[in-house]
Formats: sequence, structure tokens, C-alpha cells
Amino acid sequence: MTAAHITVEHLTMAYGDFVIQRDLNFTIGRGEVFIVMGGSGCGKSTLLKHLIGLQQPAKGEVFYDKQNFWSADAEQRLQVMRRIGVLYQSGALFSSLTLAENIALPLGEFTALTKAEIADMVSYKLALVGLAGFEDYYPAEISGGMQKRAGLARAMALDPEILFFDEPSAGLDPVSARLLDDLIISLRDTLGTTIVAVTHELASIFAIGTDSVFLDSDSKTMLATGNPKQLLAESEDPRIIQFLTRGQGRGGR
Ligand SMILES: Nc1ncnc2c1ncn2[C@@H]1O[C@H](COP(=O)(O)OP(=O)(O)OP(=O)(O)O)[C@@H](O)[C@H]1O
Repeated sequence: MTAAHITVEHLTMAYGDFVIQRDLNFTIGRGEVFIVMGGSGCGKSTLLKHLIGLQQPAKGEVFYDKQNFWSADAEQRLQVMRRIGVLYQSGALFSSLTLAENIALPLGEFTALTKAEIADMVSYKLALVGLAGFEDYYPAEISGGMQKRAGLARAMALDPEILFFDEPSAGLDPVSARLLDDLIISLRDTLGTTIVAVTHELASIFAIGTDSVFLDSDSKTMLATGNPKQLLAESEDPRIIQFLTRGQGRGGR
């Protein structure tokens, strides 16, 4: 068991009076690839928003190491937010900027690096995601898989301790999705980054997940936490087995 990087205690999430999930309790260990999974509309993206500071809990706490994220003052919360990177579904690159300019943005804003240092850092980040030499391309000039990787380079611009992904392989063909999975694992292995990914792609869940939480929309709470492969082998809960076998059951195809 690795040390806890993020701890969620008795978290209840709601939009107004409408409760999405209640009493979530789990920890995300350092260096884990932690998957947030569950059926459509169960609250996976909402949970991500609570973890990255975009939405405040109705009840409960989120800790980064020992720091209580939501009861910290705004400046302390900003410090925590600087340690995280987020890659959204779309990659969210600015289409009017080159890849280099996209990645340089957070570096220019949040560091005291010189222009030359920023250029070096941009090239390094692009190389890390297999896009060396693509500095001057615009997002529209490269494939969807490459755009995702460029988005990842930007999410990593400030050397985050934790990377959050919302549906990383959405919209990618299976080969590009697999390449992105491989990249996520290699980043975790080389940089030691903790990864938190929202996904319902079973192939990805089993390929990259080392730990997970399973959210259920009917009972409005978590049903399990643990390594997805282990959950598949050992869970007694039919809802989890259904999900992890795409409705086939353990004896299925
Ligand atoms: N801004 C909002 N205001 C009110 N309700 C919302 C808002 N955003 C999401 N919801 C509702 O909260 C519930 C959870 O949504 P969320 O997007 O977190 O689920 P999800 O598990 O990520 O879904 P999916 O797998 O379909 O992306 C849904 O019922 C959704 O309609």
C-alpha cells in the first residue's frame, strides 16, 4: 500500500438539493493509476470536479496529503491546484495557437522561466509524449490521438504530482486509445505521477488501472474500491460483475 495522496472522507455531492452520490470514502495512493468508474450519469465527472477544486462538497472532506482541501483558505487551495494537471476529453487546446504556444501558456503564467528556458521545456514536454518536432503545428493539422497527447503535454507543463483525465480515450480509434494508455503508464513509471482517470472504456480500465472506485447511480453511493482486475475476479456484487463484463457475466464470452 502506497502512502495516501488524496483521501476522500464521507463525501456527499449534490447539485442544489439533488444528491448525486453520498458518503464516498476512499484513498488514492501515490503513484497509483486510480480509475473512477460506473455507468452513465452516476457522477464520475462530478467527482472529478470535487477533486480538482471546481465544485464544493455538500458534505465531507477531500485531503491532499494531510491538507484539508476545501477548508483551506483560497491561497492554500491554489497551492494545491498548482500541483495538479487536468486533461479534458477534448484535449482543450487553443486552436489559434501552435502546440508550442499552447504548452508555453501555463509556463509563462506560473513560472519565472525565460523565453529560451520555456522553449526548451516545451520541446522536452512534446518529446515526452512522442511529439518531438511538432512545435509549430496547429491542433487542426494533427490527428485526434496527437491532439490528446499534446493536451497531455500541456497538462504536464508545470510538472504536476497528480494528473487527472476525463475520458482520456473518448473519440479515439482502438489503436490510438491503446497508445494513449501506454503513454499514461510510461509517464507514471518514469515520473512517478499519480494518475486519476474517469473512464468507462473496459480495455483501458484493465490495461492501466491499479486501483479504482465504483460508483452506482441507483443506490447513489460507491459499491467497491480496489484493483479492477481483482474486482472482476472476486466481486460478489452483480452490478459490478455486469459492468466489468459488459453484461456478459463471468462465464460470458
Ligand atoms: N451542472 C449540473 N447541474 C445539475 N445537474 C448536473 C450538472 N452536471 C451534471 N448533472 C447531473 O449529475 C449527474 C451526474 O453527472 P456526471 O456528468 O457527473 O455523471 P458521469 O458519471 O460523469 O456521466 P457520463 O458517464 O455520462 O459522462 C447526472 O444526473 C447529471 O444529469
